[in-house]
Amino acid sequence: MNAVLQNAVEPFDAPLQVRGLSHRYEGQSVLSQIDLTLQPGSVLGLIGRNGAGKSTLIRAMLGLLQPAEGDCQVFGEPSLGLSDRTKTRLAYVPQQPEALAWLTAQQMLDYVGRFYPQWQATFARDMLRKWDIAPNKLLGKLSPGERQRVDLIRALASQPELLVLDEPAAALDPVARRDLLREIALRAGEAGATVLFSTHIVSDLERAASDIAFLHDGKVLLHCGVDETKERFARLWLPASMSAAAPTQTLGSRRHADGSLSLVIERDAQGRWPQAAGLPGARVDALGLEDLFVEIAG
Ligand SMILES: Nc1ncnc2c1ncn2[C@@H]1O[C@H](COP(=O)(O)OP(=O)(O)OP(=O)(O)O)[C@@H](O)[C@H]1O
Repeated sequence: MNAVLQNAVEPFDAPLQVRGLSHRYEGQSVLSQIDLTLQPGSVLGLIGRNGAGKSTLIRAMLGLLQPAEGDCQVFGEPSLGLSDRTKTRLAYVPQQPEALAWLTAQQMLDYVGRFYPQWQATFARDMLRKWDIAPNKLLGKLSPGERQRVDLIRALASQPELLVLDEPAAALDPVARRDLLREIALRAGEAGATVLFSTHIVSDLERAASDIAFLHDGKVLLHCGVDETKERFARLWLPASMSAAAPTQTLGSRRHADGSLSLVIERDAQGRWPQAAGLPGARVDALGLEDLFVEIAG
């Protein structure tokens, strides 16, 4: 077979893939039957409220937690048994990095760098200076924001093919946040890296993500392109007298004090809104990402 054609039809191993993932803590369901695949080169923003299960999902996807049910893979390997080769292709920054607290920032970076064939020592040094972190200070004595910055530098300097960041902006000031989002976009755009980051800051999604996955009530309620959301979703308002005409399948609905209804509606496969949107007296409003989040999770 022609080599080019063979490449074109060969199935690729998704950087991250989960099927039927469910998890419980102390009998309480946190994630329920989640299916999610990251396309190579995409930047997926995982958004959800506090406690929605974002960290749990990320940890299960990377094999750092054994889920109650489901199958998780990184570059086609079961997450719970990743080979050393696959581990060097990915970098993960947890929400609160704590490891190696007895080393200085520079010692940690030098130590970790030895495990990565493509380690960028100069980038790491430059970023420490740019982000005002004393290379000789013990990690255990850094503020949470400084500690998180060092871990982000560690992750970026390894030039991973898959970069997973759990609320990377949580402890960062606006300048460091902007630097980080720029780095993420650069890594994905120029180096073709795949990125997953969790957040509840909608503007970060708009700046850096190509795709969005919305985690709510233990489920991924929607997963699509960031640019697509404005076209695909809208808010339908129905006066109280028409509330019986409301579509039954919606992503979120709110009844107001006057009995009127606001619902999140979605276009069908043919691009049409539900029938109720065309009724006289109904109103369809565009929804920005922030409004969509509030309407669904509020
Ligand atoms: N080890 C644990 N034992 C018991 N419950 C847990 C444990 N870890 C997390 N939980 C609970 O599971 C739920 C999801 O937690 P998780 O940290 O995954 O959410 P999150 O979306 O990352 O939250 P946040 O945005 O606040 O960081 C929360 O209700 C949390 O209290």
